Amino acid sequence: MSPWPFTPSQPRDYSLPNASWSSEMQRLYEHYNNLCEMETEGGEKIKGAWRRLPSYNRSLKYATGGQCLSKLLQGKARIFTRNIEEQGAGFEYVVFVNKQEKTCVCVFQAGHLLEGPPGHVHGGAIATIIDSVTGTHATYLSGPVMTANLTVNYRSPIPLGSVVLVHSSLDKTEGRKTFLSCQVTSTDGSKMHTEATGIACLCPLVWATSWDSDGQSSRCGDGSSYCSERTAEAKQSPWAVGVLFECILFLNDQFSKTFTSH
Ligand SMILES: CCCCCCCC(=O)SCCNC(=O)CCNC(=O)[C@H](O)C(C)(C)COP(=O)(O)OP(=O)(O)OC[C@H]1O[C@@H](n2cnc3c(N)ncnc32)[C@H](O)[C@@H]1OP(=O)(O)O
Repeated sequence: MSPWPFTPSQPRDYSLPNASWSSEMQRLYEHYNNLCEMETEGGEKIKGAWRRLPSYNRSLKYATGGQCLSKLLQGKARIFTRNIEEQGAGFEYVVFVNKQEKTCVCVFQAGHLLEGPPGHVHGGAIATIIDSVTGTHATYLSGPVMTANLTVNYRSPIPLGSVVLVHSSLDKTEGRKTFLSCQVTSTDGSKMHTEATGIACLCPLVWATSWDSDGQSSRCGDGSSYCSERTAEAKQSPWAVGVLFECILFLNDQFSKTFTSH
């Protein structure tokens, strides 16, 4: 048995194209993917403003060891939006973030298992993709967060199998809270399907550690936090950010129990 609780094999990245993607989904993927890399006049490839975020069906996929880890990670758990193995049947999506503009866009193709009203997407599935996109966006901007509030207005139904764009933008940050707005539109932007606002709250333990020993806040005040700077390197790796997130939730729980039982 490996002394390290994680197998070295790479998990599947669900944000990459597969055979179920429609030509519109593929076209939009290529459009945003091309914005991730620019070519200078000298022909040199440089990073563009956009970045594709990889996506897995677990933050930690192959954890097997340690009583604490096993309890914490629950081997059969899967990320809700990535738990249907059949390609194209559930949530097919890819998320791109623009670091400079602090915006995020998700290209989303809704599969037949997401039906609500006949031939159209279930409202809960729409809220789910919005929560995932705003949650991912807030995590990218501020560090590990939980959704504290999500307010959704459904404007027009989304046909099953269609491709839509989920746009998330940062409204403001205030203390531990990241305020986001989200719109789900047709791919040409002519039709508004859903509008939402959300508040993501930085996990308490992260917040507690974002104060210097002299009691001064180390936050930048520009939407990026001390935490996100500290974890910037970890964010490069979904494995590392997964470990970090899971550990923070666990420690947070212990922290709360300790301080509420005395
Ligand atoms: C890779 C895929 C990413 C997917 C991302 C998916 C994201 C999710 O779905 S998370 C799951 C759903 N969310 C949850 O289960 C969260 C449950 N709630 C909680 O755990 C807690 O209420 C939590 C962490 C949000 C805040 O609790 P706590 O840390 O005790 O902070 P608390 O002091 O109550 O509130 C902190 C601030 O948020 C505000 N706040 C808390 N809840 C709300 C709310 N519902 N609406 C508005 N503001 C709120 C408080 O007023 C407070 O503001 P201020 O700092 O200005 O006084």
